[in-house]
Amino acid sequence: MTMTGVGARRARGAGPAAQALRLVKVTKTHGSDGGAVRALDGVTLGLERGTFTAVMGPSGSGKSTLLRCAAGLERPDAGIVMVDGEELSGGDEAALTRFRRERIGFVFQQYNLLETLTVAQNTVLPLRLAGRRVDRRRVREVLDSVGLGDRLGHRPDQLSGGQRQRVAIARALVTEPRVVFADEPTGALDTRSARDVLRLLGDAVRVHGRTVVMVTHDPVAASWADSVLFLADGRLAGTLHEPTADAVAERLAHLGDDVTAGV
Ligand SMILES: Nc1ncnc2c1ncn2[C@@H]1O[C@H](COP(=O)(O)OP(=O)(O)OP(=O)(O)O)[C@@H](O)[C@H]1O
Repeated sequence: MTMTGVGARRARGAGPAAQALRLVKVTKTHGSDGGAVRALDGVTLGLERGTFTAVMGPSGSGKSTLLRCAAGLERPDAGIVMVDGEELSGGDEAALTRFRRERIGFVFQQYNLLETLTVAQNTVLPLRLAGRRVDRRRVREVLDSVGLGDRLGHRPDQLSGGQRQRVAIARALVTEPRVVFADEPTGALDTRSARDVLRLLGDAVRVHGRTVVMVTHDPVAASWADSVLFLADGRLAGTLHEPTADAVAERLAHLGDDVTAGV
């Protein structure tokens, strides 16, 4: 893939400076010695700002590791990760944490809400942890935008899975991050709730100009993205622009056939 690979249609000719996310030769091995697994093997890619990208591939192909390294939740063994033009891989733990808080939002499959906190408290947690001012209007606004403006005082156990994930999205967006990473955000949801979540992620991109990167196993979910990146054995194995669910499923079925094609 060229450095302006995914999303290049939107910002044709834009260089690395316009990229929300850039990985250069990122390598990550889990475990050591005999039990070592190379989860990422020299991944290079660039995503333009304001794009929605799905990451797909067989189980164990390195999707979660890619997301976690790109989000600064794990450190690569080698290579460079840049978010919004700034290198993430350098610095100590405190610097990495600050970087994450300022620029990155993360949505997990299992929501990761704190059960003892209300919807509003969960939503503002990233602001509090960053020592940022909590503006009540902003909290209301972000919860309204995910359809939960009337649930501010509820606790997670009073919500459905889809509602919990919408709180998680509000929490990811409240800091106005440059990039939102979502790891199987619809994996635990019914079709309708999944559609709500995908629509919200799409709105974050198209209405608010965020950049979203989403790991999914579901070709229908992937079809909501502008582009799909395919991974196989820790390497990029192709991209698909303006994906349809059928085209994604077809490509997945033949992923092993053309590991170097289309990259
Ligand atoms: N913490 C870890 N310790 C050891 N091995 C790991 C760890 N995390 C991931 N791996 C291994 O690294 C490889 C890539 O894992 P990763 O979770 O990134 O793949 P994935 O494509 O997200 O898989 P899935 O679709 O099943 O979630 C796999 O072989 C996995 O077993």
